[in-house]
Amino acid sequence: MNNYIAVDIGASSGRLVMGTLHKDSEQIQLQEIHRFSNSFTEKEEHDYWDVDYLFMEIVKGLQKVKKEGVDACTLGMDTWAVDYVLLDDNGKRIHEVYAYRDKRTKEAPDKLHRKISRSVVYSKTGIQEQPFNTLYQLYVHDSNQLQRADKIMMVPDYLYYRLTGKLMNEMTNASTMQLLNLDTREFDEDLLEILNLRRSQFAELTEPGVKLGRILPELQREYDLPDCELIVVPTHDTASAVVGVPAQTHGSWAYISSGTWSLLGVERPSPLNTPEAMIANYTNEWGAYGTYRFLKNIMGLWMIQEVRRETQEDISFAELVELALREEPFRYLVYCNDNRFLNPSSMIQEIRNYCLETGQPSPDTIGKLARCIFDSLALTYKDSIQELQKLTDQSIETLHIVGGGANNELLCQLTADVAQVEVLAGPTEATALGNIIVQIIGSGQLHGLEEARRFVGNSFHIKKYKPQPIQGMDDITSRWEQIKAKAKANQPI
Ligand SMILES: Nc1ncnc2c1ncn2[C@@H]1O[C@H](COP(=O)(O)OP(=O)(O)OP(=O)(O)O)[C@@H](O)[C@H]1O
Ligand SMILES: C[C@H](O)[C@H](O)[C@@H](O)C(=O)CO
Ligand SMILES: [Mg+2]
Repeated sequence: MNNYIAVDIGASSGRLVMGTLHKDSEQIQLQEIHRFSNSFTEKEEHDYWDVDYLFMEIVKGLQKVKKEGVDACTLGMDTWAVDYVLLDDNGKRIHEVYAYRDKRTKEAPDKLHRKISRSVVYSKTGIQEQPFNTLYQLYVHDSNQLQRADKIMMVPDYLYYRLTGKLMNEMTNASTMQLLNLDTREFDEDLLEILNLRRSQFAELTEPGVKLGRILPELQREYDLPDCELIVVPTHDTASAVVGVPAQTHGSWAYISSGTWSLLGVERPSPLNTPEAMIANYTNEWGAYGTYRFLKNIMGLWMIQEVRRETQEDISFAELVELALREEPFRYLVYCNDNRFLNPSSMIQEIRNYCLETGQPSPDTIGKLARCIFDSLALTYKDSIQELQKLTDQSIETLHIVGGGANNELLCQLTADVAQVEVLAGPTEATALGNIIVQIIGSGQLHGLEEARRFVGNSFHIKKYKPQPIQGMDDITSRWEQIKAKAKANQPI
């Protein structure tokens, strides 16, 4: 069989992609079968995902696969991280699925760390502190519901369960819970005790590549679906994206999985959970094939997504880049990883306030706001790459940018110029590709990551951005440092 189906659901969009392997030309071909939007909605002052809508979009996509004449395939599913579903002992959802940007966890880290220090948690888990990590979400979740929970599944685990009836916690996404112990590679007993949870409330930790089972016959009949064998893939979308990075060299490359978030990091054979890494807030999310994703969350294209949503104009991301290109470079700068940008009521107003508070003029047009975001992301990337090289004692010569952000030519060139690193942009659908690669390797058709990444490099246009000198870069850097310092001290320049 040569039909590999990836369901990849990000925070802003989902897609169902069919991959076919062509060993003669050493290529993997992708065909997008179904695309749908995704977003969280506010109900009674909380933010939730609509997992029933997402499940039906998966069904619609599989029906389209059948209509393409595919009666049998393998299937893997990945989504964003940290969010979870509580199941009762009948396998029914106890509560709607909270979206990680919900404000309920704002104070959770400080409250939890009165019971166990940040340094002890980081030494155990190596996971960056983000207020929305599952650890903090569970800490503030209604305790009665938690006690009723027979199983705690991550969102993609739940989607696998809905299709197969099989329970599992896939490892790469489970690591984003900030509950897994790096030494034991199991749930950390001290952290479960603090949450008053039992190990039995979680399923078996499962490696990517495992064959989980087939779609339930009743679902296949009810919806006229193809006969799919579900393969466990790296169900954290970033873990699949890293698999899909077309890296051809050893050691000197880093990646940005550029979508709603920008996940900037390297692939390591071992974790790096040093005190210095904790201070820099780098994370050690588990990767496929025993690797670790030593990376940092950067606010990412969420910022431009929100500006676009607020303008309510029918303007494409490509048009926003065109508007930004007309603006003066580096005129407006914001430190993207300031938590004020995590889920503001108005991103436009938040950016303008930040600029005014740091003695800058207010970016008063959409073009100026877009330019501010792209310039600021490039400078934040540069900061993170410098930190990364220092922490890992590894020089970064090539930066692979994958995901939707690979289409943003302005941001790719800005990143190359500001960070003075060669940027290789693409593939856009690296996540779905990585998902499919793990299915192909699991089927024995490819031998491992190195061979698969060579096939990726043969299959997709990878655009090269060589670093160009920026006039006045010293002044820009000096202003950037001043602005960050003033924002931190919350005093206008
Ligand atoms: N043609 C384009 N020009 C400029 N930017 C683009 C273009 N196409 C996509 N993008 C950028 O890519 C982003 C979406 O990236 P992507 O599709 O990887 O995200 P996702 O998979 O939906 O979400 P997640 O990051 O949660 O996985 C958009 O927000 C936009 O900023
Ligand atoms: C909430 C997580 O940090 C987020 O899902 C991140 O891992 C990501 O954007 C994956 O697409
Ligand atoms: Mg994505």
